[in-house]
Amino acid sequence: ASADYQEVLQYYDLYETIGSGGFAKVKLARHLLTGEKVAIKIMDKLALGDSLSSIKLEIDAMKNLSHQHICRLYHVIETSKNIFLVLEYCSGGELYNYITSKCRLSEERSRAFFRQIVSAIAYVHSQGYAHRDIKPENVLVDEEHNLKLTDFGLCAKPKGGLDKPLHTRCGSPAYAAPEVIQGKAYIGSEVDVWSMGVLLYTLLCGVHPFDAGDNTTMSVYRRVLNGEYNIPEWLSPSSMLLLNQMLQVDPKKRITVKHLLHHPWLMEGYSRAVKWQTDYPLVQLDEECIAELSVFYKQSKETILDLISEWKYDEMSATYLLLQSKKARGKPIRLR
Ligand SMILES: CN(C)C[C@H]1CC[C@H](N2C(=O)N(C)Cc3cnc4ccc(-c5cc(Cl)c(O)c(Cl)c5)nc4c32)CC1
Repeated sequence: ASADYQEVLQYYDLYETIGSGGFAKVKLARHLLTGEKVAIKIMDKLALGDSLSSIKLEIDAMKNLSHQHICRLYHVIETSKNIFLVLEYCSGGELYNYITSKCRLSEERSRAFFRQIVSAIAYVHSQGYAHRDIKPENVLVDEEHNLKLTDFGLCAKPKGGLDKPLHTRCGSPAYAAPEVIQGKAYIGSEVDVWSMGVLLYTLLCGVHPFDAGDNTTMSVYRRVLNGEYNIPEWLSPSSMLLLNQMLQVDPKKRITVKHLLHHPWLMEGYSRAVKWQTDYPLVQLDEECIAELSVFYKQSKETILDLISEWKYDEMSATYLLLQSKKARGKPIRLR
């Protein structure tokens, strides 16, 4: 395996395994040039088998999605045996574990987190994608308590645009919308709203709305299809109302992401609607970072700008993105 790690070890120090998911393991690592921590998802191509094509879809989706609340892809290294995805490090791990460790979150904390989820999903939809697998296991917490959406393995970019019906039954049953469970044609953006409703319930109540106790799949399905979930008596009326608007069994009665952006519940204590546009456009590049790269690589700024703009997700892309991330966190953008 060491021969296979030769390329990644040129650019990163690899440390312990920090988690595993499916046919991948995730290692903590450090980018040598910037000193920044990263997470490297290592997938065994043999074990992936025919899922290799869906991994390629995930990678393409992540390459096109650059947003402050989406786990950033920095670098893709493919060898004969493995695919290495170099990703934004999120010290807090999965939101799921964060919620369970605190039992449940206050309405204020839930609101701060939920605004970030709505921001990420509104951005994903604006790029013509539907996530289709929104759940607390796929949301990470970084060291500044910001959320980062991950796992675009199931996201779809319907050919004719986001309002074209999809048919693939995917995602996790407990989070899947009624119309997906029933195998009906569904609209990606509408099923994402349902899953966000399930996530909001989990933030506020600490448990999943539909798999109370006897969580046999059939009993979960029945409750999902009837939109049956219990409301704890301590839940505020405004939280109840929002959950009711998101967990509407009929997708045409379900609230839209557009309306969530300025919904009264999301606005409580905030003066501005949820900002969904990206802080990290792939087109306008950061002058200071370009200048630093130009000095370091002894190339003209134009050459560096052209190289970055190709977005090959190679060492150059990674170094630019990690410098940009350092700058966003107020750290000096120096290369070693
Ligand atoms: C069970 N799960 C579905 C996977 C689990 C794997 C470890 C991970 N993690 C942890 O569990 N920490 C405790 C630390 C940690 C730190 N930074 C991370 C940065 C990115 C990712 C990541 C993982 C996977 Cl499988 C991805 O596809 C993507 Cl796009 C990103 N995981 C990270 C991660 C959380 C998720």
